[in-house]
This record gives sequence, structure tokens and C-alpha cells, in this order.
Amino acid sequence: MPKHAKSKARGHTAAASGPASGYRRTGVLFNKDFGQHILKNPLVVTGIIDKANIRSSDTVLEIGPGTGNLTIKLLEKAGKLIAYEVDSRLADELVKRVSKTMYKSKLHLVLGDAIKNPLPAFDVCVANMPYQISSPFVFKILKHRPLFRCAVLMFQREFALRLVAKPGEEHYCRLSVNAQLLSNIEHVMKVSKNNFRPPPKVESSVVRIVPHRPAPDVDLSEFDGLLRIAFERKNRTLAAAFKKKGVVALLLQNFKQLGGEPPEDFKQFIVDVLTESDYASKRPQQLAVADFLRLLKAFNDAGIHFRGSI
Ligand SMILES: C[S@@+](CC[C@H](N)C(=O)[O-])C[C@H]1O[C@@H](n2cnc3c(N)ncnc32)[C@H](O)[C@@H]1O
Repeated sequence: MPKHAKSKARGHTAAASGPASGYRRTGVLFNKDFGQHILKNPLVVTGIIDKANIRSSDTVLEIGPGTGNLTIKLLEKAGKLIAYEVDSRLADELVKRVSKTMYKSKLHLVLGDAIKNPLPAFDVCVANMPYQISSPFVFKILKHRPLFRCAVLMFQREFALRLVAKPGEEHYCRLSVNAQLLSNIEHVMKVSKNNFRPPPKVESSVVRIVPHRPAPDVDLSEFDGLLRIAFERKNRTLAAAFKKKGVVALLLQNFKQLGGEPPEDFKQFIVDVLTESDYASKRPQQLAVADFLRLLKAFNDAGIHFRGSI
């Protein structure tokens, strides 16, 4: 059994081991602060694994193996499994469980936080996610290089619906656009609360994420800066959103910092870019990823850049 990778040499921070709270199973108290909701339905486990199409040569990344219900099945399929677990008590349980199987040499368990620590190269990622790290984790893997083949992840239902939402749909938002800029995302299945122990307060869903290849050639922080302004209020037209005092001031400051000589009526200059590109009277929910890319290019061509926050 590979040792827990605790070493500072690999840049890993110390993992938390308590305080324990909540729900007891096999001597371990589940800690709600770490989003510990164990997947107890084997049919859901099989559904997730099938969707990941794991090959015997694959390196699989799992976040939060917990007591190992998914892990054991992943080990059967993968060439190698790298699992990050933040709670040393669950890591110990997992080591005990896996050491009784023929797959123990395939497991590389990292005791540490999946957000704070660097990730290895991997082909496929599978996880019943701790929901509190959903957003940072999705963007961490989508920006990770080399690109992976696919990720099959369980999220809170609301978050999953926002990831997959298309223009005009209720859940379409900044998260949808940022995630779909970088990947294709498909809703795989709904999973109700009673499939977990202890049951979470919210419903869950599994999604499958396939990164776009090649990755789009765009400054992600500028793209997100534009979306922050556009989506600040969903029902407002883009002209109204970009005419706000704080927005005009920020864009003017960026313009000057980049050495531009600003036109006298800078607010009108911004509105002109929106009007000329035909987006002034549109609302953010109507625009697809390609529209936002086009709008960003129109702004950038006019010397307007999105840096800093309003
Ligand atoms: C929803 S449980 C999933 C447990 C197990 N995979 C299952 O499906 O039964 C989430 C797991 O993630 C772990 N966890 C929470 N935050 C984490 C983090 N930042 N990095 C790594 N693991 C984390 C928890 O300790 C827990 O084991």
C-alpha cells in the first residue's frame, strides 16, 4: 500500500482530522463540514463508473474517496488511482479496506486538500464531490494541463443545472458560460437524497464534463470580467449594465492604464461598441458563449479591457 503523501516536499498541506461531528458508521463519525455524505446505493456507483468509460491504462483522479464505495470500483477498472482525501480518519478507513483487496498497489492516496494542493496528470476524474468545493474544483481541472479526457462528478442538483444550462433557460448564468467556454457538459442522472448516508439537505445530480480541445484561445480572466458585469442583474440589458457609474469608471481606468487616450464621452464610447455589435438591447441570458466571445473581441478591438473588479 503506498503511504499517505503527507510530505511538505510535495507541497502538501497538513490535512484536518477533526473535529468529528454528525453520523456514525463503522466507528467513524461523519463530518458535515467536509461534506461527508457517503454514497450507499451500488446502482448509482455503477452508473457513475459506466459513464466514465475507464480504460485499464488510465490514471484516474478521485476527490474525497471517503470510506471507499466508489474507490473500490474505480480500482477494478483503472491502471492507477490517485485519490485526495482531506480527513485522515477516513483515509485510515480507506487504507484498511483497500489493503484487503488485490488492487492495493494501484492506489496512491494523497492526504490533503484537493483545492490547495497541485494535481497530477490524469486521464479521467470521478468523484462524489464535497459540495463546498464544487466551483473552484471544476475550474481547477478545466485549467489543468495536460487536459484530461472526461470527468464524471456528483454535485448539488442546483449547481449541476447551472453548469449545463443553455441560453434562455432558467439556470443560465455566469457559471454556465465560463464552464461551457472550456467544455461540453452533459447531465447524466438525478440522484435523490436517500442514496447517501447521512442524507444531505439538497438533491444531487451527476454530470459528465469533456474539455474542449484545443482549449479556447482567450484570456479567461478578461472573459470572466465581462461576464461579471453582464450578469450582475440577469434582466437588465447590456447597455444598462455597462452604463453603470462604477463600470464606466473601471473600464476608463483600465483604458488609461494601457496607455490609451480616452474619448471625452467614455460612457457613450462603451455603448457604441455594444450598439455596433448589436448587443446593446440584449439581456445576458440571451447570449451564447460565441456571442460573449464576439463581444469581448469588439471591446478589446476598441481598447476596452476587463481587469479588476467593480
Ligand atoms: C460526499 S463525500 C464522498 C465520499 C465517498 N467518495 C462516497 O462517495 O461515498 C466527500 C468526501 O470528500 C472529502 N473532502 C472534503 N473536502 C475535501 C477537500 N477539500 N479535498 C479533498 N477531499 C475532501 C470528505 O472528507 C469526504 O470523504
